[in-house]
Amino acid sequence: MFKESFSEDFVRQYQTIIEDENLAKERAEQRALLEIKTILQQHSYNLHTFSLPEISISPELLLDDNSIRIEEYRLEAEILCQKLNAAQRAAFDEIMNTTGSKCFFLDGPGGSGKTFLYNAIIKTIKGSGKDVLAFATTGIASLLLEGGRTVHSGLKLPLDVNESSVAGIKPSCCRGGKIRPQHDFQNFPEFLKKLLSDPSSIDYRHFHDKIRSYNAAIAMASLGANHCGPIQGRGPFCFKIMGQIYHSTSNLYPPNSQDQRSFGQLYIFDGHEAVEHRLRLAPNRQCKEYILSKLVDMMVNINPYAQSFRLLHSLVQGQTNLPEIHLEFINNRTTDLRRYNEPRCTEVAIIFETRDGLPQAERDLKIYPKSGHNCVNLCSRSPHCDPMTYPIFFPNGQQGWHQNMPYDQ
Ligand SMILES: Nc1ncnc2c1ncn2[C@@H]1O[C@H](COP(=O)(O)OP(=O)(O)OP(=O)(O)O)[C@@H](O)[C@H]1O
Repeated sequence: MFKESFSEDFVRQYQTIIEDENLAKERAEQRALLEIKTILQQHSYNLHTFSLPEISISPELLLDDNSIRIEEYRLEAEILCQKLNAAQRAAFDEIMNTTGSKCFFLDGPGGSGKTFLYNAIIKTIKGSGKDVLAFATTGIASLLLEGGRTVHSGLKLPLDVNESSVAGIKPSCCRGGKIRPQHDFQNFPEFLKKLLSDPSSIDYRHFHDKIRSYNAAIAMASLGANHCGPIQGRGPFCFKIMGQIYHSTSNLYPPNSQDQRSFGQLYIFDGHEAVEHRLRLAPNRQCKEYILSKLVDMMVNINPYAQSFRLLHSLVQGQTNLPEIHLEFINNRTTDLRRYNEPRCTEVAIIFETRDGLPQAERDLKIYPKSGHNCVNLCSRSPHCDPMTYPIFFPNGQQGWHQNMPYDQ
């Protein structure tokens, strides 16, 4: 009944990029259904709940707004480029075929077609899915450029510009750059530093390609979210999630001994066995055994989180009269470990007797040797979240971002 009203906007969008009117209308209706489905899913419903038809064409054919805009730019650029005269074409080719950073100065008498050429360049770049900033010195000139702004407004320059004036653009996240989690590569083990930053290293390329697998193989926590369908089309990769992002880790042993081990549970193994267990997991099969082996050794030797899991295991093993214990990760380390020292296992975690009911304050994560649940939730605001989830970037167990992080300036 409301089909036309719901799909009206999409029909207009699709008609700009699809010539066949019926096809544009059909795609627009399917796109409207996809939008409705996404909203319904956020409330745990689906199209079927409201007797709406299912989406009948592949989601890849249903471009999102950004992809439609890119396609529009591409088509507009094509038209402009066809009209370029010889001089404009020569300038266009010279500018567009340049790789790396280079400055061009475009000059010509009034009305000779400079703005026209600028717009052809801007739309060609935008039509390839990239972005471009167009600035002009006056408001009128900026209006003639696609997405143009004045230099003062775009770069946030002071009104009275002098030799020492600088742009006032500030990053909007991390309190405008005042909060900086430290990534002091100096203190990284030499082999990891090489893998991360030395392109002449033989495994540099492979390691960068598979870095997510290597990180997951040695991580003690992972990020979870409900992935909300693919966002198709061209342009930058988009990852759309529904609801909350959460991080989780595991207790020391899986509830059932035959369950697959993950996270800190893998740190109870030594040497070759530790690597073998990881390589058996499907996502790690493309990892090279000797790199993984070095990473696991590194974790066991310098990472306080891995050492904490091992310490708990060694206490639990072979002790018949041991009271019930658990591991608690300390939330508020007294010294700012980003600057002064690398944390030791005892500065990161404490082992408590479970029955004692010892103070819970300042501790946000408890690991039991074994419990009915394998999954333990980890607060996203916790300083343990980054080092446990991304150990490749926090090999020494440095604190990650947390809500009490001091400002740098
Ligand atoms: N290749 C072209 N094909 C069709 N029209 C063109 C072409 N190049 C320029 N024009 C038209 O010529 C007019 C003047 O061009 P344009 O505004 O780009 O010149 P300009 O060099 O930027 O001028 P000014 O220096 O005065 O700002 C505009 O109406 C523009 O649309």
